[in-house]
Amino acid sequence: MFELRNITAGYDTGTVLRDVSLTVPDNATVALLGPNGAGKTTLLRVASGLLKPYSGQILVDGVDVTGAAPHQLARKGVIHVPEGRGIFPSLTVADNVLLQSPPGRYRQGLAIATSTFPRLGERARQIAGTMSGGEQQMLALSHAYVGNPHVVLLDEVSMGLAPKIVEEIFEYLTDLGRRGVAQLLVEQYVGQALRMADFVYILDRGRISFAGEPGEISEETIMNSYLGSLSS
Ligand SMILES: Nc1ncnc2c1ncn2[C@@H]1O[C@H](COP(=O)(O)OP(=O)(O)OP(=O)(O)O)[C@@H](O)[C@H]1O
Repeated sequence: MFELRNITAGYDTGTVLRDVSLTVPDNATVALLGPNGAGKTTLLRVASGLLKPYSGQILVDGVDVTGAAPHQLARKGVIHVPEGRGIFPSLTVADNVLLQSPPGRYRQGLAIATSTFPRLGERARQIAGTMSGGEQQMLALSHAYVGNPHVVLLDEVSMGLAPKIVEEIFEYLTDLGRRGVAQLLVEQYVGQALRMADFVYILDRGRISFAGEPGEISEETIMNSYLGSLSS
């Protein structure tokens, strides 16, 4: 289980998150939704150790890991897929997988990457930066699952991709969820996120305004809450 407890955090410019608590149970997919600027990316940055919170705690299976560096959290299985594509564009697909695989597990890493996204197998020798945006995102996502993650933090992985590719990527994430990989998903496609998620949190101006199951809230209510938040 992955937990954020009473997190308050921000930047030199001011506090962004106020007393935010959120739990990602084992085997669960949790959607974190909210209007632009609510603090979703900031919350993922705190969760992955990139940004130290002013107060509050981060716990992995009940162990306090607050203050741990990103690579230390990654070693504990907290894997962050940041906005944009986290790949090495000048290297081949195969070399990208090699760099991201745990020591001695390259073959297994390549097998996982190519069995989940056969297109990556076909393109193993291609320079990653010359692939389409969707294929690059598949490569970025495959990295996240190569090393047996405890929880994967996904920041708008559908951003800027064609609807057909977004569908493919959601199918992949749904499948990983079914296989028991815990996921914390920040998404602009509210309907897709609700269909996939076991639990939903809505962040509004740095505070949790809703926490519950997808059946307890409709896409329409969420979209209206975004409009209300942005206009007030
Ligand atoms: N590095 C930074 N330095 C200063 N302020 C920042 C920084 N990153 C984000 N902010 C501010 O923190 C607030 C929350 O931003 P954040 O990116 O976390 O929101 P978000 O919910 O992910 O938004 P979006 O959906 O638009 O990506 C915004 O007011 C933003 O301007």
